[in-house]
Amino acid sequence: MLLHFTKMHGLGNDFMVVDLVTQRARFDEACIRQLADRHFGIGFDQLLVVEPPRDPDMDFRYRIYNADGSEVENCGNGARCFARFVCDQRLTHKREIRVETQGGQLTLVIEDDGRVRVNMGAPRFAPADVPFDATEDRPLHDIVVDGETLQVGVVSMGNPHAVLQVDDVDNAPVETLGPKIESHPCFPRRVNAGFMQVVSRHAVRLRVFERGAGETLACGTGACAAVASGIRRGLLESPVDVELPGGTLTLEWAGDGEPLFMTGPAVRVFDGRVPLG
Ligand SMILES: N[C@@H](CCC[C@H](N)C(=O)O)C(=O)O
Repeated sequence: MLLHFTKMHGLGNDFMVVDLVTQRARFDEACIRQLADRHFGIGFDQLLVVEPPRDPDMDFRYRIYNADGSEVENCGNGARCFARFVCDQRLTHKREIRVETQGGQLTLVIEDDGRVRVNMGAPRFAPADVPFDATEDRPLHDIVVDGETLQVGVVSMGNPHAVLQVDDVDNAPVETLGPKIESHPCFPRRVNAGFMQVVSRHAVRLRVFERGAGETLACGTGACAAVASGIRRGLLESPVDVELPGGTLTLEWAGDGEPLFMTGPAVRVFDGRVPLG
């Protein structure tokens, strides 16, 4: 069987997007890993699968799989590409789209300039919500990596994030420390590890070592987590521009309990067909 797919990206965080509203397919972990392979497959950071909603108040359900085959709760850059995709494919005529994900419901609006603004929901900091192994909810927690104590902000954007402040993101040890934070025993479901350099009260630079995908050119939920953690710690003020290796996202957050809004681009690269067993 030949499966139609679309290759997309949000600031270089790249996706294989599949419409399972009009097609049928099943993906197991081995199949996803093979498709994600940049030498022997299509190559992507995440697979996004668009399905009919289960909840009648929603327009779609969209599922997200990391390149390692694990299914995850949320993906910020993916959400914007999902919105662009369902419009381009004429799966909806709405400009405001409501979608269910494993991490909760999202509302997405396609703006006149083609960018997508996403209501990402309220960031959560309670350790049990991340999940993170601690009893108290604090702006910073200590974790020990290779005998060194690091201070991280822990945040759930539906998916788990640890945010570490660094002086110079270009020279941050993302490749070496990233995987150790990702699989640190204090994070029972692993974690996305963000390295944030504060540039001003309205600007940060960020690199993210993503759970299940490694360092990517951009991580939307990572940007949300960094800004939420930075505002909570009194380092930042909304709106905040987040400069990632692949480009810049704009984040707005009014504070505790309020939803966080992310605005950025979503780009279609090409359409293709791939045999699926
Ligand atoms: N690239 C994403 C996040 C994708 C999921 C993440 N790797 C996880 O495992 O939680 C984004 O743009 O948010």
